[in-house]
Amino acid sequence: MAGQVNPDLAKERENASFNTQKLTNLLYGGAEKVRRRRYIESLAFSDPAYSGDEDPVFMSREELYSSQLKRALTTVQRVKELNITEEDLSTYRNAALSGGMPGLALTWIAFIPTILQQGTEEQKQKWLKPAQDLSIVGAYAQTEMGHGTFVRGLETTATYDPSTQEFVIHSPTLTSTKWWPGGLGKTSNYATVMAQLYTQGKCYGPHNFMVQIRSLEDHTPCPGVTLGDIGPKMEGNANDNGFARFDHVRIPRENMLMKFARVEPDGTYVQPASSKLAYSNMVYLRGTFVMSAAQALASASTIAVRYSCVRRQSEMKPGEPEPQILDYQTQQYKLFPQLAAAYAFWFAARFMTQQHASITGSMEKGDMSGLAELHALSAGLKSYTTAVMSAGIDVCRMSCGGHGYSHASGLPALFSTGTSLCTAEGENTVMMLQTARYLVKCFVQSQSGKTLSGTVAYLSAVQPSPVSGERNMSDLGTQVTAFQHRAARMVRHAALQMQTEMQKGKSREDAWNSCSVLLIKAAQAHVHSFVVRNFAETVQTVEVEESVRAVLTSLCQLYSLHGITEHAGDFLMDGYLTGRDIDAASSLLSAVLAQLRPDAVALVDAFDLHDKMLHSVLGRYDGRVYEHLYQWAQKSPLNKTEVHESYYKYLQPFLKSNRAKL
Ligand SMILES: CCCCCCCC/C=C\CCCCCCCCCCCCC/C=C/C(=O)SCCNC(=O)CCNC(=O)[C@H](O)C(C)(C)COP(=O)(O)OP(=O)(O)OC[C@H]1O[C@@H](n2cnc3c(N)ncnc32)[C@H](O)[C@@H]1OP(=O)(O)O
Ligand SMILES: Cc1cc2nc3c(=O)[nH]c(=O)nc-3n(C[C@H](O)[C@H](O)[C@H](O)COP(=O)(O)OP(=O)(O)OC[C@H]3O[C@@H](n4cnc5c(N)ncnc54)[C@H](O)[C@@H]3O)c2cc1C
Repeated sequence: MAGQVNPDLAKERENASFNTQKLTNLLYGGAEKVRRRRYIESLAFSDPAYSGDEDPVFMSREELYSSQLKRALTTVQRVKELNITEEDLSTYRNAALSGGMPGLALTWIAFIPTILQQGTEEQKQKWLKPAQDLSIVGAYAQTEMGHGTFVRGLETTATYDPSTQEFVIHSPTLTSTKWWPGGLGKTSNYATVMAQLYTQGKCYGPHNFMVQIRSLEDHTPCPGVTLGDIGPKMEGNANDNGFARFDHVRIPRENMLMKFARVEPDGTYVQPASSKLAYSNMVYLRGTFVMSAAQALASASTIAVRYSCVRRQSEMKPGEPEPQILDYQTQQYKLFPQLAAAYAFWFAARFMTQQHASITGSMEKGDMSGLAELHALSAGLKSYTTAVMSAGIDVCRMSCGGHGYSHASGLPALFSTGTSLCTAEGENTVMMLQTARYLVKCFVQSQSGKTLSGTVAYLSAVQPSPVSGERNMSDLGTQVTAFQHRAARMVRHAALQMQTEMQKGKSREDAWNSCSVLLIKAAQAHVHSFVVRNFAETVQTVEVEESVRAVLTSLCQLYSLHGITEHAGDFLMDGYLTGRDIDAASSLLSAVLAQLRPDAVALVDAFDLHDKMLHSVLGRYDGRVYEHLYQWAQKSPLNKTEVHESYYKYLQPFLKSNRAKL
């Protein structure tokens, strides 16, 4: 039997209506890219330097920190030896480090991008190569104990001293202690520190400064710097998220990252084109979270769908064999929307990447007109996709019954890692309110006759009045228009409600707060509508075999119909959709669930996620769940001895004394 695939899973694969490989090629941008990705991953998976460690869930925090640090350093060495190119870097690193993100990774994820986004050409010359070669290791130190969301409220100061041409970095209070930055506690020797810039007696708001925090000789904290780890977290414990305090630490003037704003040697402040350019690295990182959300949901769907085809339980019809649990409609209703959302987010992430490149390209040439839209889109998409992903992973976990709750399933770790993305890089509610702010502005502009463009164009094009008549609820165009109508109505309603509150005498700020639940819902509806439209356009326009287009069309229908039925009230509110339309959408949804059932395994296989990335006994490609579940449990440290030492220490004396009383 060894090496054979579970027969139920094998049958699922034989019966798929489309060629899985063709869909994989579409997801990754072509057959050559898929081949290359697999090859690069195989270099890491076959490397003995990365194997042999215990399963991370059985390790202590210190073991985990050391083991992932060691792996991360091995990747640096291998990248050189194997001539891994820039294009293949993240594939290689993700494969080698899939067991947990080390603190060192923040150099790649946040420190280098900040130098790239915020540094002048000279500063890039000075800092980039050492960071890329890991001669220096860096953190992105922005958040403080007292303030994460409200960047303008940060308390760390950078005061310019023209007499020495230095900035003095200082933490004036306990709450100004930098708190949370990844890799800051133990790993990094440099950090980009966000601090309030003071020069010539005036505060100019938060700016980024390059600060050395540890000695390059012996790694002890630099004079005036206090550092440490903030302690274990829900997940991500290979990472030393840390704290830092600065006591009048002096750095040269040239260490302020000066691509946008500058301080001249005499202390004169030179304004940037927009004060928000200091936040450009956050916009970039938020954009990357959209693909992380897609990948995390793809991973969870892969695990749960494969397991649901291996797992047999109960009786559907008396006397018949136990069915695969995926044959229960309720199981399909739990899992297929997560699968569909993973595809929808994958395509949305692709759009986000293109938008980011295009708008930052224009900004490089001095055109700042796209900045607000880029911020609103990246904040909204980050918030929406990570929230759906986090909830969706938990649905997948519960859909796996008891075994889903075990670390063997990989789902608890995936959930606790994935859910951190709802908070990191801008808390989700706060981010969605940023999108709402942009939408209200756009609404006001459209009311005064301006034609809107880009992702908000529909706000001026869609009529808020109800439309009557029969609808074909399976038509993607009909679904997209319904989503746009819903969003436009909700944006209008929230904006008008705000105006009413202000007319009643409330200040703009109070009116905003008292409408913020409406505003959040409107912004969510806007992002949801964008994701549906982008999915539908991708499915309709992409060059691909018809069998692949057919299954993607069903998936897109499922995504829309699920959204419409789950949020039926929003669509019914002004009579845009009728009760009959919602009934039709529910019936169609049931039909699409049944239609997708035979393709479910092929659809998750198409994500092409290797077992070594999934870390899941339940989601194994070969479906040999039960024997591996048994083997996995043997590794539990509690099983190292037949009788555990605490028996001798506690249980034995306790039982003995109790027995004596008998
Ligand atoms: C190698 C790893 C291997 C992993 C294995 C992979 C396997 C794959 C399989 C599965 C995948 C699993 C998924 C897991 C992935 C794991 C990855 C984990 C990575 C974790 C890394 C974490 C790193 C985290 C870093 C951080 O968190 S850094 C800190 C971030 N902090 C924030 O984001 C703060 C948020 N706050 C703000 O941005 C602002 O303060 C604000 C809330 C936006 C308000 O700003 P403020 O200045 O107060 O402005 P306002 O007055 O409100 O507005 C004025 C005006 O400006 C506009 N504005 C605001 N911001 C921007 C902007 N950025 N750009 C443009 N405009 C902006 C605002 O809208 C206003 O506009 P108007 O006046 O016109 O209305
Ligand atoms: C895993 C992880 C990694 C991180 N890595 C880094 C890092 O590398 N570098 C770094 O600098 N930081 C990092 N952070 C910190 C992170 O960026 C912040 O935690 C995040 O921005 C949220 O800020 P906060 O903690 O201040 O939340 P808070 O703002 O205190 O949020 C608490 C509650 O208040 C609400 N709230 C706050 N403001 C408003 C508002 N204006 N309107 C309505 N509601 C509001 C929020 O919605 C939330 O419900 C990391 C955090 C995590 C969890």
